[in-house]
Amino acid sequence: MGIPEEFVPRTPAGRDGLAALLSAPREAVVALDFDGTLAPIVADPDAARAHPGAAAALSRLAPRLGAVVVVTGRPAAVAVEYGGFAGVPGLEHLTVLGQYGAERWEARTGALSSPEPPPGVAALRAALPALLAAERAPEGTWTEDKGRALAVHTRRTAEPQQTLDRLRAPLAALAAEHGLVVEPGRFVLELRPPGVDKGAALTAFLAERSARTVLYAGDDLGDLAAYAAVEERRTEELPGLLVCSGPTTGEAPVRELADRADLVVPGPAGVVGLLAALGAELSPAR
Ligand SMILES: O=P(O)(O)OC[C@H]1O[C@H](O[C@H]2O[C@H](CO)[C@@H](O)[C@H](O)[C@H]2O)[C@H](O)[C@@H](O)[C@@H]1O
Repeated sequence: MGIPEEFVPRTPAGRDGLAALLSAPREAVVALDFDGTLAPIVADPDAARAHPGAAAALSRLAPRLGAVVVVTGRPAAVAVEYGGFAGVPGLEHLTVLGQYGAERWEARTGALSSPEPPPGVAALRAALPALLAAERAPEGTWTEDKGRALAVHTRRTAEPQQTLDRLRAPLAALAAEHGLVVEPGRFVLELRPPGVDKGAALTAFLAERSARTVLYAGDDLGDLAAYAAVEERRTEELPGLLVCSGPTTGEAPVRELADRADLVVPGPAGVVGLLAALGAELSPAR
């Protein structure tokens, strides 16, 4: 049967990663970002849901692999809810690493581990509205409270990029005052605790599972740390495939991610197509 041409990586390293995954799937980890990768980007973050084909594609693929893990900036419980990942046959061993790896949910037990946020987050929560007012943040600016982080979204303002650029420095200063850092993303500036990122989360997960190969798919700046982790593992002879979920909303792609990817697919529909193609290729019934 073979993998369709549209999912064949453009780089030799990516083709090695794909070949390793297909030849020894039980030793492979497939790691996926959530927003923009499994879930189409929408204007209201609370309305984001996994692509309708995601659960089916994952549930066919996951039992053939060493592990599937979702690595997201969302709180783990929110990704589980919006992804519809709980109780899905085939996804009994799914892991979700939330808040850039600070939180963890296991489908096998339903257990969620979520450490207490550092005190700076509560102080930030109290100070942020005044700062946004002082900076005359325009209508449509919206703050998402993630418990251990606060994300200021500009997608619903009249000028999302200009608003983001204008708020960047004052939000960075406020974050620093409270011992926090700014994580930039697609029309969002997230103020969160330092010390975790998707690269460290992915590296620890690969070690835990003794992975011999990895596929990582992402769409945003927060995924660059995971890309770096895969690139680092490649220097240690662990093959890896980097997938970029390209934007389908008319906004510019995250250039650095697209440039470093072995394979660029058109948004979550493309990611689901890739997962379905891998599932079909690895399925004994083919
Ligand atoms: O690591 P991810 O799973 O990609 O999460 C990153 C952030 O995604 C969410 O914001 C993004 O998606 C929204 C819904 O499509 C969109 O409206 C927003 O413009 C995007 O930035 C989420 O709201 C954040 O909490 C995540 O950190």
